[in-house]
Amino acid sequence: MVVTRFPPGGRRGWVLSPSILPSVAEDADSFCTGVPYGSADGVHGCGLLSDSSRLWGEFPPGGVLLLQLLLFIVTALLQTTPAFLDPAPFFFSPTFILTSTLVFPSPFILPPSGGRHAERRWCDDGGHSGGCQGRWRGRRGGGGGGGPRFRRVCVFCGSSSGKRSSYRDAAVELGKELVARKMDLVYGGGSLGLMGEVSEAVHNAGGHVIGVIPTTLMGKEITGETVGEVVAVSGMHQRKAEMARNADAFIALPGGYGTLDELLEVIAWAQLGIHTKPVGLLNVEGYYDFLLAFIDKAVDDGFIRPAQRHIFVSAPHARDLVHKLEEYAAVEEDDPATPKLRWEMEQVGYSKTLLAEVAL
Ligand SMILES: C/C(=C\CNc1ncnc2c1ncn2[C@@H]1O[C@H](COP(=O)(O)O)[C@@H](O)[C@H]1O)CO
Repeated sequence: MVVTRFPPGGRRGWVLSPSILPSVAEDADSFCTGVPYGSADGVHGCGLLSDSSRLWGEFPPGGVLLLQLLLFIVTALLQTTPAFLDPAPFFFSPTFILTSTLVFPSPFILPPSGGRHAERRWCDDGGHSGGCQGRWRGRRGGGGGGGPRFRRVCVFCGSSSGKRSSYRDAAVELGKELVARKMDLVYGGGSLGLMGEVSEAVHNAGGHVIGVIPTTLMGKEITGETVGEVVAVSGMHQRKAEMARNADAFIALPGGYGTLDELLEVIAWAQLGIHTKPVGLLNVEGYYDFLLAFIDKAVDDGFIRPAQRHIFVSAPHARDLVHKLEEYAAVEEDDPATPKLRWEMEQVGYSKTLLAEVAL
């Protein structure tokens, strides 16, 4: 059973349907396992709720219990209707079939322990590119199970390899670490520099690689071959938004301007409350020592609040860093002036926010 919130034409409503997705998606690959949304002119995106337990957060409080009560009443009424009091075994009766179809799945949509909210992610490109098709199906982590806290890690890193072999070694080590922890890699696509090293390491070790790449950079002569899944987007802004939105955590390996841009953006977004995903710096052989010192200076000089100093974590080795990320608790922001723009919270508001951002 899919519990779908679908606001066509801007109207919100709750729809329970096992078949709503095929009826609104353009093709079987363009939807995932969750929540299509859009306006009167069509479906614009797809929210993912692949873990059915997370659907609970989408459902009105007590909704499933009410549903069960309703079904119980319907069942009782049917039982008292002579047409249903036939000698057929109960298990083949319409009553049982109706009840079992609708009521029995409910244990699987009970809220996870701890009452976490539904985690929703959007594949929202407003239909402007082909980049959101056929993706983001499959496993997503967390939700109180015994698995890793996150399943998709976005890695920012140099399109060059740097001059030290330790940088390449670190990229390979990180790739292997992600696979060992059953984490997918999201990165900027291509096979240049450390980007190539980390993606090949994940791919060769049997992990899943998703390269998000602007169409303008897709030529092999520009970025080389991308292993695994390629997601085409229309531009650099959209690439960052797509990578960020579809990852549960971020790691920066050594890199240049591009890496710094990507890293600082997700840190700045965390500061604004746009996301609460952990960010980690793989400080290979002290590569980022000057950046860390600079950030300390910015704190000392009053440009970064002390509470925000540890908005990201750092470590010299992949294993320690991933461990720190798993332990990471988002910095609590108690400043009421901080905008609460969290993507996950407001479906429509989020969409507007993103589109405004992408349009810049
Ligand atoms: C257009 C040029 C090179 C194209 N190479 C790239 N292909 C894909 N992604 C790239 C490329 N260059 C930068 N990126 C993105 O920035 C990050 C790395 O940048 P850095 O400056 O090397 O640190 C990387 O994560 C990509 O997302 C010729 O310049």
